[in-house]
Amino acid sequence: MSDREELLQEIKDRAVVHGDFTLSSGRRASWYVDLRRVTLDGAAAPLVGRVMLDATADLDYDAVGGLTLGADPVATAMLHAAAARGRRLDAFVVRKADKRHGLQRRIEGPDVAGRRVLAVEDTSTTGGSVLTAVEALRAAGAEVVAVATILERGAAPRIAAEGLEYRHPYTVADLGLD
Ligand SMILES: O=P(O)(O)OC[C@H]1O[C@H](OP(=O)(O)OP(=O)(O)O)[C@H](O)[C@@H]1O
Ligand SMILES: O=C(O)c1cc(=O)[nH]c(=O)[nH]1
Repeated sequence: MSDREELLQEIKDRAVVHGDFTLSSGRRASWYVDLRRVTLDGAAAPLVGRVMLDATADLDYDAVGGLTLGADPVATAMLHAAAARGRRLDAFVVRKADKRHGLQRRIEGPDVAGRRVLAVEDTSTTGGSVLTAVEALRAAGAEVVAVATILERGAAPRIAAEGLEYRHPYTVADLGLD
């Protein structure tokens, strides 16, 4: 089985939940994909890193991250998968709000100013979260080369409207949920 097929099976087995849910945007939905159960799973996280690197292999970036919390394990999985392949890839975390003590940094990790970065998410429904990260990265002087999520749930039109390249190894159709 390929990494992509194996990760899809992990998502189906561990992350898909049926019920009545309120989403980040305030929308209601009858199913939810809790990708934290995959990105923080010791067996599945390395697959996340490899699949996301493969989905963005033709892009030129040297740092990866997004809006905390969903993006964080995606970014670190990619960092470790890249290291295993002999490639240096930094990660960063975009805070949801400014920090008012210490160094007061909105974006934690190695500096992103002047660098080509990839903005990631675990999943994207409206694109609001990942585009918040894109805005913060641009304000910090980074060049956002693309957006990448594990699962595209509906944000593609909004991301395209922003003129951003968008990579996602899976859509809801792969989960049989559309
Ligand atoms: O495309 P959107 O409409 O923004 O929705 C997707 C966002 O929702 C989830 O995070 P959530 O807002 O639940 O926050 P968390 O990562 O802090 O748990 C998910 O991890 C994405 O960040
Ligand atoms: O839109 C969201 O908030 C959302 C949807 C989903 O399936 N999974 C998730 O973590 N967030």
